[in-house]
Amino acid sequence: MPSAELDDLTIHVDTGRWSETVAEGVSLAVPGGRITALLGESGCGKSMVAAALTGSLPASATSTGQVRINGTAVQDRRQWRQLRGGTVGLLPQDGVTAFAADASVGAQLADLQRTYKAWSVEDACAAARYPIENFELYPKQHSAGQIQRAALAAALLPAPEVLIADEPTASLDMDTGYDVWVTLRAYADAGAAVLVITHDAPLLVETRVAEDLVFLREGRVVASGSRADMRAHADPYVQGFFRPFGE
Ligand SMILES: Nc1ncnc2c1ncn2[C@@H]1O[C@H](COP(=O)(O)OP(=O)(O)OP(=O)(O)O)[C@@H](O)[C@H]1O
Repeated sequence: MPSAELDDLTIHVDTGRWSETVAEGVSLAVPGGRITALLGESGCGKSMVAAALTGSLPASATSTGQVRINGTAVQDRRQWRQLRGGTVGLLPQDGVTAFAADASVGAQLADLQRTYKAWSVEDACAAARYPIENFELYPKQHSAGQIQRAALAAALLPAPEVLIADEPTASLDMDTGYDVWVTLRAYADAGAAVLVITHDAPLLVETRVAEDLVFLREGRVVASGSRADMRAHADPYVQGFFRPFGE
């Protein structure tokens, strides 16, 4: 079974103008066949954790601790280059960053199909609910929700064993967002290790789509475990995610 793990990850960012520790001692596991949801208030470090899990931390960041993909520690850029795509895939928070600016989305999706020979463009677009009428458009000619779905199609095309999805439903209406969750669920059910960063707590609670939850606050994991354990957790920060829905 595929897996991704962080062990005692600390990330420090130093831009020259300011410096900050954005993740501290973060340990978490993303097992195959399950969806792990990473929750937390805005700015608490969720995207940085996603970047660490996909070898895409910004140049201003330094990190300590260990990232393991399928049980093997990843230590350098060369290893990340080999893992990206077919083994580890990232759906970035801003979908437009998944694409080059100067080619149509359709052409770039077709390239991914040719390179990886895994999913077909048609199947990936259907799963991501990306409207293929937009194929000829350049990335910036899409709406936020359209490019987010195109980026999901791009992330699925190589059929990564580990999929890290950063707010995949943030720009979507309820129905389309639900369909995307169904796709992610099916992808995990087929064996992939899936981590989803989300603010979509209502849907998560109602559909019970993710079995494992990790709560991040100010760069630290404050609680993690099964959905049932998290519902019973005493921490008010954790309970805040459930309370509005009568749970
Ligand atoms: N590319 C970057 N370079 C430097 N610092 C960054 C970068 N991206 C994020 N940060 C900083 O890292 C911290 C954590 O940001 P991050 O994007 O991980 O938060 P988040 O939990 O994903 O927030 P949101 O829910 O709003 O997307 C913030 O203080 C932010 O300013």
